[in-house]
Amino acid sequence: MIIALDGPAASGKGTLAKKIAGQFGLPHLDTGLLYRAVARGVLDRGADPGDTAAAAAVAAALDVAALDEDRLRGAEMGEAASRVAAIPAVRAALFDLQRAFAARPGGAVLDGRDIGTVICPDATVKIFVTATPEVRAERRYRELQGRGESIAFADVLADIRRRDARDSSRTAAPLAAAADAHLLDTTTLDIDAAFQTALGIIGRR
Ligand SMILES: Nc1ncnc2c1ncn2[C@@H]1O[C@H](COP(=O)(O)OP(=O)(O)OP(=O)(O)O)[C@@H](O)[C@H]1O
Ligand SMILES: Nc1ccn([C@@H]2O[C@H](COP(=O)(O)O)[C@@H](O)[C@H]2O)c(=O)n1
Repeated sequence: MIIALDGPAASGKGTLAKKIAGQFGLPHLDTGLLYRAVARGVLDRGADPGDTAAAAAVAAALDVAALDEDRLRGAEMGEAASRVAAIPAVRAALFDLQRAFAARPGGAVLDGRDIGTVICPDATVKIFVTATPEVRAERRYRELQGRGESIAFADVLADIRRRDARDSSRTAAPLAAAADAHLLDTTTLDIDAAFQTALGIIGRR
């Protein structure tokens, strides 16, 4: 069983993906971490995230086993990741490893922006997770505060809006719901209610 979760920034798809993977005993890949790791590698080289050659080289050499989630989770890396993710050569370099992960025996859970549309168009279940930008920003703001990052709420909201706009408007694998995805709006749902709704969708497949 392959379960694909997509959606805009901080919609809760990663939280749901982890819980769904735990429920069904499936491996989980947070594909956003791949783009964050490429962005980190580009910045570590002293290059700009818009530098196509540098980003493609980092993506081609990415060691997935060495991803350090704590180092990749901050707001600055989300923005840089969104910029490298718009580069077709970066997406091409990360394609096979995502496909291979999804093809594991027994299946997998993947979350990102293009899982249902590009990486796993034949996924067993596709869920497109949304929430209003304000609610997503509030959740992300609280999360960043919890991590000790000092950032204003207005900046978190602006980052989310900017990233969503860039991710949705790029030509390479833009953020979009697959035609056969189930929409899950978590605006008024807490984590458990969203999880139960997702389990209902999966159960009806
Ligand atoms: N339904 C919910 N109610 C309240 N808080 C939530 C809900 N879902 C997720 N959260 C919280 O919102 C924050 C963002 O969630 P999460 O990281 O799962 O989003 P995401 O869509 O994977 O984000 P990104 O695309 O930026 O990686 C987290 O702090 C998480 O605990
Ligand atoms: N399948 C994906 C996943 C992510 N991206 C890009 O990476 C940025 C960071 O992702 P998070 O999920 O960790 O927030 C995101 O803004 C996208 O630009 C992607 O393009 N495709």
